[in-house]
Amino acid sequence: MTAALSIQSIDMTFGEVWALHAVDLEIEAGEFIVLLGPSGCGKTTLLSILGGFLQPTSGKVMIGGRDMTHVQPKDRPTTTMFQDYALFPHMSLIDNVGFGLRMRGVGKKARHRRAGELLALVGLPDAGHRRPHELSGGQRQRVALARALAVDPDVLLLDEPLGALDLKLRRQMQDELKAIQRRVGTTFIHVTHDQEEAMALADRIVVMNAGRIEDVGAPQHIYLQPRTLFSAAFMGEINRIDGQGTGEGLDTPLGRLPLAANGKTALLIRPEAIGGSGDLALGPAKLVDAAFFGTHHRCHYAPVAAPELRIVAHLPQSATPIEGSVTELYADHHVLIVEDR
Ligand SMILES: Nc1ncnc2c1ncn2[C@@H]1O[C@H](COP(=O)(O)OP(=O)(O)OP(=O)(O)O)[C@@H](O)[C@H]1O
Repeated sequence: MTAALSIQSIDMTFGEVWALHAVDLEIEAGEFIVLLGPSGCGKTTLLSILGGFLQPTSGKVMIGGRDMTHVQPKDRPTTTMFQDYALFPHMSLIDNVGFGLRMRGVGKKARHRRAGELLALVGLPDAGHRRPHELSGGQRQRVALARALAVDPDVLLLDEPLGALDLKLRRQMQDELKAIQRRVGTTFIHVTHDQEEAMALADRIVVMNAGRIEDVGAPQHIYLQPRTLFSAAFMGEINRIDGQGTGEGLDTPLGRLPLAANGKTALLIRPEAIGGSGDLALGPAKLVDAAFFGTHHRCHYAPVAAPELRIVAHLPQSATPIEGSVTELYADHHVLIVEDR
């Protein structure tokens, strides 16, 4: 199967600034891809290159098997939905959604029919006659999505489209966005710096840092088997215990752990993987503090062997952590990352 989109060795420089370094990525038709990373990592630059708004310094963008690197945005099978999804204030929603079709010479009747279908798809079936100022932020956002989908792009590029919404609405819109993507089957490439949003939406997450791709995979894969320290830390809270691998074990502040490692190695353990049982014994530790978070207790432990260290653990709701008590800690899942490789 031809990849819907193939990004090949893209470099992008702005004067002295390297915004992208050797970016390679293959995307299948119908995938929901999320580009995730901190501010300035190059997400928007990459999206702009895919949409044709920027030309890469070097490298190629293939869409549907054709080299589109130097093709104008309007001649690409892509549509971009920006964060400030400016709707036309003087136009009805039907005309807003049908705008791209009008530009393509589609007649009024067909345009209205398609715009009506898309407004229904985004949950605004009877709102066609209304104006953008009569809508809430979330509703305007849905209209912008309907407008972007109206021209039936092969690939929809979304640049932080939920960034302006408050947290609760944002979570609700994430669910809707994912459901709509599943229904239309269009390839979505969505930019965010919010790891929870990435997990809520993505078939595959692309973790970016300083212009490079650090990791690519399903949310579960990146969370449980991160490829780099950056990827591990960006995808949520994690304990990091630095050690020196001897071939037979890993020497850490907790003592020698029976882990096969060589050289400078980081042992990474998610907070929920720590508890009173597991494959890897971490030794005794004193509970320094605990707070109840509804779904779990968030606890800090000071290992007896290294009391200056803190290990964060999420214990199940049913646990009764007692501050000051000493318990044997175990990990039932961990990742080893060899540094400076
Ligand atoms: N037109 C430009 N001229 C000069 N430097 C630029 C330009 N556009 C982007 N950059 C630089 O390229 C790097 C990547 O920027 P980009 O906007 O792609 O990051 P981002 O990950 O989208 O960040 P944010 O989440 O803040 O939007 C940054 O260092 C930025 O300052």
